[in-house]
Amino acid sequence: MPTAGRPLVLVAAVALVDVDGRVLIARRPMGKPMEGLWEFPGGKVEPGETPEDALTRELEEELGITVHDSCLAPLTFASHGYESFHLLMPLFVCRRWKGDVRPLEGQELAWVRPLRLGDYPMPPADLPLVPMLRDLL
Ligand SMILES: Nc1nc2c([nH]c(=O)n2[C@@H]2O[C@H](COP(=O)(O)OP(=O)(O)OP(=O)(O)O)[C@@H](O)[C@H]2O)c(=O)[nH]1
Repeated sequence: MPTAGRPLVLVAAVALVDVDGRVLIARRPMGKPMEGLWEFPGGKVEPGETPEDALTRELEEELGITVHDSCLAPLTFASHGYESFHLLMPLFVCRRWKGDVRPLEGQELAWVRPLRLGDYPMPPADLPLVPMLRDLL
């Protein structure tokens, strides 16, 4: 699908990995596009922000944790054409943060072994990331 006419949207996302090697995913709330699908924490990069700034902000807002840039390592990315926009989503990995992960926006959370990520329905952009995470984590 050509990008013509559709904005390129930059979203920063992260694979938070706990001491047991499990990855955090969050369920999109009902009533939003792609409701009920599981995705990596993160969100849109706002003007003037770096992807790392955006992630730090989103992780505070959504999960109540503090992450430092030095603990965000680039892992891979997704590039996917949705109907109304083209998504470019760098995926970072993070194994160290401050605070306890809490679902501050009422979202359902799951800590999942990379081998089991395929059991959780995800947005189409995320599907190529699943085998990559299995190999890279
Ligand atoms: N955070 C996150 N977003 C993803 C993933 N995969 C994926 O397609 N997206 C899409 O990237 C966009 C994320 O931006 P967002 O979180 O700020 O947007 P939203 O639709 O939840 O809220 P908003 O538009 O009301 O702010 C959404 O369109 C979301 O569906 C993923 O793994 N993590």
